[in-house]
Amino acid sequence: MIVFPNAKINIGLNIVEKRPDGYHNIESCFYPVGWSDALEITVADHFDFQSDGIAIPGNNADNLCVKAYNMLAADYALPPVQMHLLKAVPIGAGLGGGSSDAAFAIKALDQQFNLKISFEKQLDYARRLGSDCAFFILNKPAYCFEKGDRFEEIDLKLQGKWIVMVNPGIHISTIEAYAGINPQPGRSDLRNVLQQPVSKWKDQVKNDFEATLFLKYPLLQKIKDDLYESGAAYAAMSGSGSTLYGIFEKEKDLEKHFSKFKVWQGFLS
Ligand SMILES: C[C@](O)(CO)[C@H](O)COP(=O)(O)OP(=O)(O)OC[C@H]1O[C@@H](n2ccc(N)nc2=O)[C@H](O)[C@@H]1O
Ligand SMILES: Nc1ncnc2c1ncn2[C@@H]1O[C@H](COP(=O)(O)OP(=O)(O)OP(=O)(O)O)[C@@H](O)[C@H]1O
Repeated sequence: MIVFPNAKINIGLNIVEKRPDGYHNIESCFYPVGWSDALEITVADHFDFQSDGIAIPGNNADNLCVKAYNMLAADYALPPVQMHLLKAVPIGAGLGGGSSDAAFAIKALDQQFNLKISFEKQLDYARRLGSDCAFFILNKPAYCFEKGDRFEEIDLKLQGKWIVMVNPGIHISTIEAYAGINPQPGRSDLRNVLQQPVSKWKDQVKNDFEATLFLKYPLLQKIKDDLYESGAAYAAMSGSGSTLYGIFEKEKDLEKHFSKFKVWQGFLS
């Protein structure tokens, strides 16, 4: 079986408070986008994991695909498999790429081996692997809260709008990004703000990671400004960075404009 774990963007990201467990409660809209990896799972004589494309830091045993397999193999009679990951989504990029690989591995193993794991139970497994993972089990536009691992579907009509994502190749670890944050409770409900037209979001839909990370990496601010100058109706950083995105009302080819960087552009669905 081959699946295509796609990335997400965060539209708005309020970091509300630090939790007793050291994590942060957040509020954000997670939106699936087309930038994707490919993950192939085939039955084999012994378990094996290989990856191509972008090099993934760490050992294979730490890979979230391997962790997903081991987690399910502890509870279900799974045969040995070969997992082959083609890594195309930038890492440490705020796009949730590794989390998506994990969630898609859970969904693929469930389907391929007819495990009949309920949606709720798949969410529980995903939450064990990372805060962003649960969203990718649903993989539809969602308002996420608590650690980002609880959500409700949100009716955001962005279908047919054009997105340009620009990754400058700066690796920002999630831990590093949260470390520089002063949480701020009591902001307006993001769900209401997002009901306004995209062109009204600019001064109201904020990513709390931008302030500190733009000071540390001025290039990020420059790319965001450049997206607005290129005609974006809304531009922001996704998650803990370093990817910036712009949402455009009409198709706009910016591949050459941002040729120094990794770019993915296409229609939102
Ligand atoms: C920045 C976001 O991508 C926004 O969608 C997520 O909040 C990050 O989620 P993630 O990469 O799945 O993060 P995890 O693997 O669960 O956690 C990595 C580290 O990030 C910090 N972390 C993560 C999520 C959260 N709500 N609060 C945190 O403080 C913690 O230090 C944690 O040890
Ligand atoms: N399948 C995978 N793809 C990417 N990274 C993985 C994967 N499995 C494990 N990892 C580990 O996770 C780290 C990246 O996590 P990190 O949360 O910083 O970035 P991300 O997956 O791009 O998502 P985000 O920045 O949105 O949280 C890598 O450095 C790597 O060690």
